[in-house]
Amino acid sequence: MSYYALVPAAGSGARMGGEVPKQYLPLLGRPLIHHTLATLCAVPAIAHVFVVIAADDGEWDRHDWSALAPRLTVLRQGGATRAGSVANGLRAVAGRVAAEDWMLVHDAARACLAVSQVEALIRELADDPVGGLLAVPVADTLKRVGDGKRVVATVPRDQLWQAQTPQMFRHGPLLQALEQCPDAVTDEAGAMEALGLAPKLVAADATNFKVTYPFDLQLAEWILRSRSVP
Ligand SMILES: Nc1ccn([C@@H]2O[C@H](COP(=O)(O)OP(=O)(O)OP(=O)(O)O)[C@@H](O)[C@H]2O)c(=O)n1
Ligand SMILES: C[C@](O)(CO)[C@H](O)COP(=O)(O)O
Repeated sequence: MSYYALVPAAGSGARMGGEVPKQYLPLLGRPLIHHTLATLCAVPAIAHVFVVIAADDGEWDRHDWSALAPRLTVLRQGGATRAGSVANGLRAVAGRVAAEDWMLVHDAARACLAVSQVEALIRELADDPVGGLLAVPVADTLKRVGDGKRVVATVPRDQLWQAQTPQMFRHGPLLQALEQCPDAVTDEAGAMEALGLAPKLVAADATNFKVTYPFDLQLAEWILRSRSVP
């Protein structure tokens, strides 16, 4: 049984704005996604990293990936949704990955992931019957909004966590779950839950956040500099 990483990177970054998809925006002198992929390639337990880009991605070939090459394969199999990109990627690697092998699905946009966080996920879930994901407990009071941006309720947060990635599930069950789920599912755990399974949460921290809006790039740079990333 082996561990593989699958990185959905076929999004357009609409909430970031601009012409260049956010995964290719410069971060400490490299495309943002280079940090993500380098971290996953640095995890000894991960046998290989697959990255799923859009079929018409015009940015990938403009960058140098040679430092990661032995452990990285690019798949031009992006889909219309994140779930579609992940399912396409899982199908594309089915001949190379066994059904019982673990797939760590990680957002390209979570560029501040630390090797130690990946290793904590693997350590916690290696013998788990279902799999699970990195997550953090909700720290803010949550409001449900109604018309006119008026609060209609305060949502009890004592059992609410924010899902992150990697999300770690076995290849066979995960592909089956995604194929049975509508594209609207927003993470791999949601597809597994739809089958009645209960993924396990592994506590991470806010540094593993998803770069989504313009200010997030500055936050990501600060976090990486604080780890003295070259
Ligand atoms: N059709 C899609 C949509 C998203 N993603 C990937 O899924 C991750 C998380 O999605 P998100 O942060 O929403 O990225 P975008 O869809 O690019 O952002 P936006 O929603 O602002 O357009 C990203 O690494 C993105 O590249 C993907 O592979 N295929
Ligand atoms: C997978 C994810 O990062 C978990 O929080 C999140 O669901 C991705 O959502 P997005 O809208 O595709 O960024």
